[in-house]
Amino acid sequence: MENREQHDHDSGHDHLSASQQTPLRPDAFELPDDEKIRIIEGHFAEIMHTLGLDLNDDSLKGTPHRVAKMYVKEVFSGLNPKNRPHARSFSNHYQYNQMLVERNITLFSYCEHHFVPIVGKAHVAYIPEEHVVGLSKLNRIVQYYAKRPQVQERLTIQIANELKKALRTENVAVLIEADHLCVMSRGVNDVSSNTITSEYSGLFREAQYRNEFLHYIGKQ
Ligand SMILES: Nc1nc2c(ncn2[C@@H]2O[C@H](COP(=O)(O)OP(=O)(O)OP(=O)(O)O)[C@@H](O)[C@H]2O)c(=O)[nH]1
Ligand SMILES: [Zn+2]
Repeated sequence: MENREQHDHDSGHDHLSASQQTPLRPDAFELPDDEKIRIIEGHFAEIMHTLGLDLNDDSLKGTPHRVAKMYVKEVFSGLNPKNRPHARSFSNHYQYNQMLVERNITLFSYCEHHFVPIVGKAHVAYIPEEHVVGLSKLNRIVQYYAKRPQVQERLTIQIANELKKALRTENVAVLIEADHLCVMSRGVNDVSSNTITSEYSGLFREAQYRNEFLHYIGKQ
């Protein structure tokens, strides 16, 4: 199966450089989900066994399969282009040409360095030109790119890029605020800091529009 991320490069509004794409093996999409689950289940059983856990225990014996299924079908389902949301755009026939903000979008991702959760909110906005999309598609785009091992910077850029393509405009803003469990629950064990990343393009490079967006999301 072809690499959809590479294929997407053909589209007019795609500015992702190779290093802004999730690093995937060229043959990433060859294995069917069931086979991925079977392999991961085996490896995860090895991890648990190595940690000294008894896999015959009633409560633990299903864990390797549960984890494998959760990885492939849920928390990392955004690695599989077949799960990419179909954000069909339609004509902006109301000629709405002001800012639309979808704020406080629930965001669950996974830190690619430690494989522990990143939990936060995404706020996205656009100023339409000829096209609009259904509101829920904005949430779906955020969730699709979040369901990958990620760093917050790349996640922000990937969401912005997809919004530009779906909406066929450069007038897009994305701001993510998130807690990283790898910072909170281990390592530096800091439970009070959080991380903000943003991406502004088109009209949002101008202070007036950026400030309006920041005002709506309560950051100004
Ligand atoms: N830039 C960026 N860094 C992240 C993100 N999530 C986690 N990290 C950092 O990735 C780094 C990995 O650094 P390493 O020094 O290899 O890992 P480590 O020894 O576990 O580091 P500590 O977390 O400091 O204990 C850490 O500093 C994490 O805080 C993210 O979304 N963006
Ligand atoms: Zn981490």
